[in-house]
Amino acid sequence: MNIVRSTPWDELIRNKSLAVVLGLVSHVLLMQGEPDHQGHIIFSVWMVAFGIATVTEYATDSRVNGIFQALAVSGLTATVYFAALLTSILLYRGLFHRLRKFPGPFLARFSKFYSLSLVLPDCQYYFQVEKLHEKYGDIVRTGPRELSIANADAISLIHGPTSRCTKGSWYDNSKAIEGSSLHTTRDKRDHKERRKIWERAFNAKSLREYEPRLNRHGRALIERLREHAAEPALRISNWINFYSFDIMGDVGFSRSFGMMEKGKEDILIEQLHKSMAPVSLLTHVYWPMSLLMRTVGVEDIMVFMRWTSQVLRERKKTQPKENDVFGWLIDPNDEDIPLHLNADTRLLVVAGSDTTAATLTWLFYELCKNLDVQKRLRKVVDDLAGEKAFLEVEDVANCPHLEGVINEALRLHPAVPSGVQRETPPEGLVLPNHVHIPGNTLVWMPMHTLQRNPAYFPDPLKFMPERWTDEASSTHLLDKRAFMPFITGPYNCIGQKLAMMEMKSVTANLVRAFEMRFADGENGESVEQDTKDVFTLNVGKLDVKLTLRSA
Ligand code: HEM
Repeated sequence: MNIVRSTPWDELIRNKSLAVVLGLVSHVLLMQGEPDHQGHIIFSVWMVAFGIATVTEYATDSRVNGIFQALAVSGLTATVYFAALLTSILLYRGLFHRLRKFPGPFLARFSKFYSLSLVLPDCQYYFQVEKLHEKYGDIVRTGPRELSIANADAISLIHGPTSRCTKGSWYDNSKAIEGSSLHTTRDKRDHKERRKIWERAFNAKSLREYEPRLNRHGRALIERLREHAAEPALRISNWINFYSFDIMGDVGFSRSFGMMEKGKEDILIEQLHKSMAPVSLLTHVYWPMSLLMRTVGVEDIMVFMRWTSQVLRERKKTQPKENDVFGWLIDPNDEDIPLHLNADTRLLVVAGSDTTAATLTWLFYELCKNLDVQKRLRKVVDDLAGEKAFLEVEDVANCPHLEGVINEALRLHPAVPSGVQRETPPEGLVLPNHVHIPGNTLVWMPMHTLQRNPAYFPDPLKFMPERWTDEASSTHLLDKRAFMPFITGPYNCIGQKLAMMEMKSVTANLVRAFEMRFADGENGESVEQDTKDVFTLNVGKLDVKLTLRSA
């Protein structure tokens, strides 16, 4: 076959100056808007352009003999293009960026891959951030356009009710697949309207209606623990997990996962946890992940979505005897289940279960480590219980010492340890110490660091429930603002009261029924070392020995 060859096209493809200009123009274009989650589109455009250049070169350049030579020519031009693009990005981020005056690790200013290097291999980024704050101070540049701010004075500006900050692009991670949940929607108006509906499911009246379910599951847990109490090592972290998921299924859509009964993790929850694994990485580098989420990461989410659609469809057809959360969220007039309700179901199960389970596991770890604290708590609970063998949710509603124990677990081991992402408004923010945070900066307030700061909580590593009661608040609780395990402001945790009800009920009944210590061979090391931050905490295993109390 005779191919027509023309010079202007191949000259264009071989033109290195043009490649440099295109590299610089691409950088300017990438800086517009938010390319964070467009990795798959950008990658496709590059591949198509490269393909067209190679075929054109092959078809129009009489100097090339065969496709490999054409590939070499377009490959060289692509290398020049990417070198120009990369040089431009690195120079801009390193020398001219609006965040250049903020201190931080040298490499962090160039790429979020630096943070990824801190995440791997143990997924305990929050400890690394703490070290960065020790070295660089309250404000650290942790990425090209990202700051970590560990200063209680900044909380109301970033998270408060009148804050002009919005949720950052992190929240769009799985939007393409499952839409936005109440938690991940970034549109303030959409959030406000949806939150109004959710609030009905979590107001005082609704919470009272959930109490019988909580009591039933609390009794079931203590019963199962009694059955296993003779074992030399009982994996309490598993049982707490079973309990919190069963409750969320039941309170959420009247369908317990039955994990306490089976004594093992439901296959769906296993799948759900697997689908969250990429999240710890997504927190840092989104654009390659947008490719992964559309390929390998998507199947686990899809499995869970198929399940949620089915559960919600079935839930819609029934009228449970007791009210549940989705009774408020499902619109009986809707023909189908809207996409965002799938996301809301996943939100409810994850946000409501993993967080509570993680906090309780840490709390029991602390009670084993600090036997004197356990003893004192038992005395308080015994006094409260009188003759009762089991304390119902309302029996423990007002017990400052018990609350102090839970607050200490939430303070030392926040379930969302790295904090949450916000983006500053275009005009930026001026902190009370007059530091200006430029506009469109991604900011994180690291809870783990804030809540262990001796300026706010003297003797910060000491597990001290009295910090939260009259006994020691004046000396050991110097700035309560820095305690924000549930975040504050319009996006705060809607389930915090329910979480406190669950945690108080389980903790009080556990110390009432048993004495607990680390099992032989256990020293809490696994909890400390194997806990992984995948947005919420995936806590390592904890084995305890329970001794049934005779009372
Ligand atoms: C110890 C237990 C818990 C902790 C530490 C916790 C923590 C948090 C935090 C820090 C946020 C803010 C997330 C963000 O802005 O990105 C949040 C939001 C949320 N939490 Fe919780 N949570 C807990 C339990 C629960 C429970 C039991 C439920 C449900 C029953 C729940 C439902 C939610 C929901 C729906 C949101 C999104 C609220 C919104 O964006 O308006 N959480 N939680």
